[in-house]
Amino acid sequence: MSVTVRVPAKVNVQLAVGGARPDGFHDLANVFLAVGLYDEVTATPADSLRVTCSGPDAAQVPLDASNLAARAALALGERYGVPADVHLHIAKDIPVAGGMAGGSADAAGALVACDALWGTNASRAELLDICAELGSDVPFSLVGGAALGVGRGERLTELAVGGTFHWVFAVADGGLSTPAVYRESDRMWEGHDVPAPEASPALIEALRAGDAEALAGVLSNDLEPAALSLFPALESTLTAGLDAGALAALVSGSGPTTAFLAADAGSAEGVAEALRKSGTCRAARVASSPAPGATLTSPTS
Ligand SMILES: C[C@](O)(CO)[C@H](O)COP(=O)(O)OP(=O)(O)OC[C@H]1O[C@@H](n2ccc(N)nc2=O)[C@H](O)[C@@H]1O
Ligand SMILES: Nc1ncnc2c1ncn2[C@@H]1O[C@H](COP(=O)(O)OP(=O)(O)OP(=O)(O)O)[C@@H](O)[C@H]1O
Repeated sequence: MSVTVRVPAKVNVQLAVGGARPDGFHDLANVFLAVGLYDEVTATPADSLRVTCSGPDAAQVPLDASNLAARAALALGERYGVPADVHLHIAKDIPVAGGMAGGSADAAGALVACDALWGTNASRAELLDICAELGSDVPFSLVGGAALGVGRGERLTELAVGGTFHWVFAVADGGLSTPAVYRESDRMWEGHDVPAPEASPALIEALRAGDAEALAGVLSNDLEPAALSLFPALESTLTAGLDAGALAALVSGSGPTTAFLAADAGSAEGVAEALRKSGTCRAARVASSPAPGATLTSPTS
């Protein structure tokens, strides 16, 4: 028997970053929105823990114990006293090291898949607890939809989304390390007081109303200056998408993927085509929001 779980990517429609904490993390007001680009994780019983990966970016994904999906299986197994003898196959469609929480998606997917395969029947609260141990973005990959994450981003409050948002994601040539982007942001703030992070009421209202124009006016990412400082070529990608008619453009999370909000599906296709022709990115993908969190798609026997 195998179990397959589908998990979405995310874009941060607001990422407010506070000062560095003693534990090295930053307090956030992090408004996550799940987007319809998915990884699929399939769990099959095996003699020992093994990870494989397919997809265009598969070569960049570690297959050893550092893989977040493997870490998730081990964490669940440890908690329930089940040996993590499982083959995890990741069908990867989410850009790797792109600021779209691909590894986090695989962790949430592996957790839900192993829970079903092993019959451990963990409660939602227990799953969220394990997710938070695995990484700050992992709880949101489980939940999907839209949510405000506080603390280091792991403490979630779900948010209402009143319509479909159309996005284009420009995949950059190369990746950015999330800790390096936070470090660069700290460096850029050196000598200044960092304001406490606060969620924007106008942004939460734009999501609730499903109003793309209003959302376009309030999108913000405090990590964008740091991502641009480390990856200056992204400026020309942002400009190319705006010139092609996107309502707004921003760096997705820690980057280097850039995200463009479009007025409708047709406009998104046009922006994607223009980005592909611009030569400022490796690929341009169209996707809509919100998307569901980790979802079991095939318990096959
Ligand atoms: C940039 C975002 O993707 C926005 O959602 C997240 O904040 C990053 O989440 P993530 O990749 O799940 O991050 P984690 O695996 O928890 O942490 C990786 C590293 O990112 C930095 N980090 C992460 C989250 C946070 N609130 N403050 C941080 O400073 C720390 O250097 C940490 O060691
Ligand atoms: N299952 C996985 N898929 C992709 N990368 C993984 C995975 N497990 C571990 N990694 C490692 O994590 C690094 C970051 O990968 P990931 O794709 O999650 O980045 P990201 O999308 O920028 O993350 P985030 O948006 O959560 O900061 C990769 O370079 C890789 O070394």
